Amino acid sequence: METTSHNHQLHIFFLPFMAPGHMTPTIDMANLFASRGVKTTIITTPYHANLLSKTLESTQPPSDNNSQQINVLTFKFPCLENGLPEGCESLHMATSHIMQFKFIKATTTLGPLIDQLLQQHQPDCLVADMFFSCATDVAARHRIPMLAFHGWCYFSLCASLCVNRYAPHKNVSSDSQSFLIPNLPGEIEFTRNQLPDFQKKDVDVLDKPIEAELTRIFRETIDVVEKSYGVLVNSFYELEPVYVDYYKKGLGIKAWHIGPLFLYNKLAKDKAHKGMAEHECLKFLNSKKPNSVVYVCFGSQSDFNDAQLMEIALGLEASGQEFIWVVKKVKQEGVKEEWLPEGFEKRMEGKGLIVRGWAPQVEILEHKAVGGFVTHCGWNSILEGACAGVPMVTWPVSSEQFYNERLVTQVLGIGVGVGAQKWALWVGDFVRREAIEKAVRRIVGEEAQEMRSKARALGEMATMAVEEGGSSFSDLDALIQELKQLKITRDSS
Ligand SMILES: O=c1ccn([C@@H]2O[C@H](COP(=O)(O)OP(=O)(O)O[C@H]3O[C@H](CO)[C@@H](O)[C@H](O)[C@H]3O)[C@@H](O)[C@H]2O)c(=O)[nH]1
Repeated sequence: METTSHNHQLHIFFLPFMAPGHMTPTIDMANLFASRGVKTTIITTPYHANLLSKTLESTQPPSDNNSQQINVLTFKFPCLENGLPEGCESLHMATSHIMQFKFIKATTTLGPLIDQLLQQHQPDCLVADMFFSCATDVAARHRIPMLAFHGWCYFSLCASLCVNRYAPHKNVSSDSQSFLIPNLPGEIEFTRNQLPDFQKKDVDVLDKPIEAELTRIFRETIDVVEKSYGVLVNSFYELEPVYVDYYKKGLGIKAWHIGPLFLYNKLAKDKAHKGMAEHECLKFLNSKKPNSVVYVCFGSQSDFNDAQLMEIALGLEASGQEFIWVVKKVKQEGVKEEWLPEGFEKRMEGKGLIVRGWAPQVEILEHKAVGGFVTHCGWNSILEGACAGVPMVTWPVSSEQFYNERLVTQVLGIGVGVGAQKWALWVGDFVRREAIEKAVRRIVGEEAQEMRSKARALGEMATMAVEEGGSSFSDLDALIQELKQLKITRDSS
């Protein structure tokens, strides 16, 4: 592996947070920059490097142009030092809340390692996930710009910044009393219940040490925005023009929209997957009518207790709709699954499919038989759903997901809320089966036609945005030019 950058070629380091919702878009981003002649290096652990080499092998077009190559540098994640079992290199491998906390905490200790890698390889720019809040100081020491990547949309970035700046939640008398988010275009109402802990709670008064520490860490992830050179956003202008403009001009944050990142290299990915054995979901969908199946999936992290899973099953059954439901559980031979109603799978045979573990979400959403999507409102999921033209039932749990819900239901009009009211650090708010049944019926019924055509129009705009001359394509060009200029100035000083 080379250790010095070419004279004129821009060299960017990518530091992804090791969780599926963050890793995948960052890899797509590195691919995207590489396709524009930028030398890219991804910094990650051996586990991800291994997965990455397989992905890159299948998606990178064969080329004798060295500039299209993506380098991978590995480091040893400090598992044992942080009380994690050896090999726990991704947030999804942390199987308990305490382990997840330790994993996030361990990530914040990587400053010295980043420092050392920057010293050794001297890239021209560092793109770091928000969880590496230490990266701003390290990049500054090396006199290179640091670009922050939250994986959030503009709407949520704007909303969270407005809440931080104007603290509207301090002027209401109860957690359920609504307030308008000040200065945020679109008259967006919120409640204290729906705000993330890291925005509403005072760290000093939190009595549980783990929650206090996590709140502090999450707060730093938001503060990164104002300390970095700028922000990279996995979105496209036409999706949320008012909020793109407001973020850049109204709130004065330097930002570039370069998404939807998952669309990048999609053709290559499709080709790579062709010929692979079809997943059981796709076989199931092939036998169904257009827009008839509801896809239910809560991302890579969201957690529900058994009572809630049981309620989801009963709500789906009562809706009478066909469905695919992804549950993060492993089936153990001979062990009764307490979260499943008696005889459920038997009754649902041919009508509903439960996938335990992981499903090929993008392929499922794009299948013509899928008519609706029940989602926890992770930003990747929303982008994937919108681009596939699928109306959504929004069921936010954590992180920035309650903000995303407002974008989907109120601003874009492509989804309906299930009625989740409380932000939760770990286990999602309880929703009753009647609400689930009602929301599911709404996104496949008559009312959904308008949502579906709005979502389809967004999907078409998304494809245009990433094509040559499109809004995301052009914003990326502008960013690369700016970084090149910075490099020239730095090299000559
Ligand atoms: O069975 C599954 C489950 C998930 N996915 C994929 O995994 C990703 C999940 O990402 P996302 O929908 O964003 O959810 P999280 O994994 O929960 O993502 C975290 O990171 C996102 C980006 O910062 C935030 O928007 C979320 O709130 C936060 O929870 C998506 O690309 C899905 O297609 C699958 O392919 N199969």
